[in-house]
Amino acid sequence: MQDTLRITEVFYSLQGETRTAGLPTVFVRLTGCPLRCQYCDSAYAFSGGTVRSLDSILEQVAGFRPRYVCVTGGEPLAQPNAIALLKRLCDAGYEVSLETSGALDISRVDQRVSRVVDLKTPGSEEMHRNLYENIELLTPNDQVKFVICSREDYDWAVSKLIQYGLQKRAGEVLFSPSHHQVKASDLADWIVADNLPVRFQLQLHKQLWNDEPGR
Ligand SMILES: C[S@@+](CC[C@H](N)C(=O)[O-])C[C@H]1O[C@@H](n2cnc3c(N)ncnc32)[C@H](O)[C@@H]1O
Ligand SMILES: Nc1nc2[nH]cc(C(=O)O)c2c(=O)[nH]1
Ligand code: SF4
Ligand SMILES: [Mg+2]
Repeated sequence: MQDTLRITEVFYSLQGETRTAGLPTVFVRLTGCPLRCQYCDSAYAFSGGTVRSLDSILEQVAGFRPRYVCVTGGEPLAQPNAIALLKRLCDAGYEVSLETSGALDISRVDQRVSRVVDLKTPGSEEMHRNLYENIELLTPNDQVKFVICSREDYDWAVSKLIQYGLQKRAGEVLFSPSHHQVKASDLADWIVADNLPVRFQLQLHKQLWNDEPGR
């Protein structure tokens, strides 16, 4: 397949997560994912979608005149041409982020991209897919995220934070409650009690628009 990607949606919204939360951002959601996290809020992107040329995706993104572009999914890196899309978005001058499960090699992603690597917790039921080699590749332009489903997940995330010295490798270490699976205020209290060097985040788009696709 030549210069195409299977795409679920392209939309303009406020970034709900990560270090650019609250900033207007174009989302490019790629179709398909080899994982099945039990909490996945984007399961509608597992199948379907439309095969599109990189040119047509770039053209649609440009129409929004954005500063920030987030490539998400599904699992973007499951499609080899995601690498080319990310490079072309950087070349076009956008500030580009990539949301990835951490199960696929991030080494070929353009260095200008902020790679948001989700380390899958035990509660995701996909922890065995984590590719720990990715951790050595992280730079201060990258971000690591833990989606926490329980106190057990929190304790596991703290152990990985310490084991890998994550706050020294990545620019941000993010702790996010799995939506409605752990009380957000409990997670906030645990972080404060332990004086953790991490950033708590809530999915802003779910506060604003519940969980509508395309927002
Ligand atoms: C839908 S995934 C797509 C990108 C990639 N497959 C990944 O897992 O990072 C984007 C982010 O949403 C998070 N996420 C999915 N469902 C969630 C939920 N119910 N509550 C909180 N975060 C969730 C994922 O853990 C991931 O960090
Ligand atoms: N507004 C908004 N921000 C987001 N950040 C990450 C999203 C995702 O589904 O990956 C997302 C999303 O779906 N909507
Ligand atoms: S890796 Fe991402 S898209 Fe795939 S199931 Fe998990 S949260 Fe959903
Ligand atoms: Mg979403």
